[in-house]
Amino acid sequence: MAAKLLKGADVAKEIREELKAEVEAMKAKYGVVPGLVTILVGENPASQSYVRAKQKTAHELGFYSVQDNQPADLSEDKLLALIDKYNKDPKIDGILVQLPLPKGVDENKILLSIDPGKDVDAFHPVNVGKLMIGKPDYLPCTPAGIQELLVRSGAPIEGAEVVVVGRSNIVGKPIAMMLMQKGKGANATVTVCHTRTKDVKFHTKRADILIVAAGVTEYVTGDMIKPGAVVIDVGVNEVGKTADGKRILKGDVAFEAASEVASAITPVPGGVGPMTITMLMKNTVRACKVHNNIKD
Ligand SMILES: Nc1nc2c(c(=O)[nH]1)N[C@@H](CN(C=O)c1ccc(C(=O)N[C@@H](CCC(=O)O)C(=O)O)cc1)CN2
Ligand SMILES: [Mg+2]
Repeated sequence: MAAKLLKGADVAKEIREELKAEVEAMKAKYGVVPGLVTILVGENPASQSYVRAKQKTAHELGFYSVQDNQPADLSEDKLLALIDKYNKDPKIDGILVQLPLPKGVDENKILLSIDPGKDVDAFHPVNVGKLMIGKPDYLPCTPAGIQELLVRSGAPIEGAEVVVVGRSNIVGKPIAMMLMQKGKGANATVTVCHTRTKDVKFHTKRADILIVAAGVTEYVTGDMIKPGAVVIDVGVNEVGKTADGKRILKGDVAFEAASEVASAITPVPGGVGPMTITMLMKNTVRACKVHNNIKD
């Protein structure tokens, strides 16, 4: 069986077109556009490329967008002062601090300093708490992208056995929380596996929907997948470079073998990654509407 490809890149494009029309309508009717600042501390090449992609997308959608690059040795106090400036800036609806931050900066303290109403990553404890009780203002971008991809591709989530491999604050924990909630695109039975799980394969083999964010290249092999499962691969691992210097990427799932067993699978690249950036734009549009009291 050759699995159907869940092309996040295509779905993301569709959503961006919807958002672009929404932004144009807001501009025409209310004279406002969403404002997004992305703050990058240091020169991590992957982070540089992600914030570039975020800025490019924001620009294409007609946002007011600011890229704020800071040196790796920026003090915690200066970063807090910078965030405070954007918290108070009426042109800015969404503030994103690219992670990871350099060593020595307390990530939790930084995330806590972002105005929860401008926290378009949904990493502030207020937004994490709202998600937990099923009343989110913003959904974290990668989990929101996964859920949207599952919904738009028609994967049955209601009552499904979902197994998540990985328990990070960015992906594993929030996607588990989202899919176990009551409501559309949820109502699943969720199991979370992690580095101390005794028999990961026992769990993954039972999954109707398997979400892998293990951070280990090709961690999930074909024999760990239930025939007909929907497989979502969140991993982005650079395993080498082509002769012309392009990055060779692999996911956390052994793609070829998994495709023989699964009914549907996300590719890497072009699966979950592009959805992440698009969901950030969706959150920023929402933030702008809230800040301007726009109800439609
Ligand atoms: N503040 C945040 N920091 C980080 C987040 C986040 O959501 N907010 N997530 C990740 C990185 N990330 C976005 O920031 C991200 C990762 C991957 C992709 C993506 O499109 N991947 C492509 C491959 C691109 C490549 O590396 O060549 C794909 O999978 O097709 C987008 C965003 C950690 N930090
Ligand atoms: Mg504004």
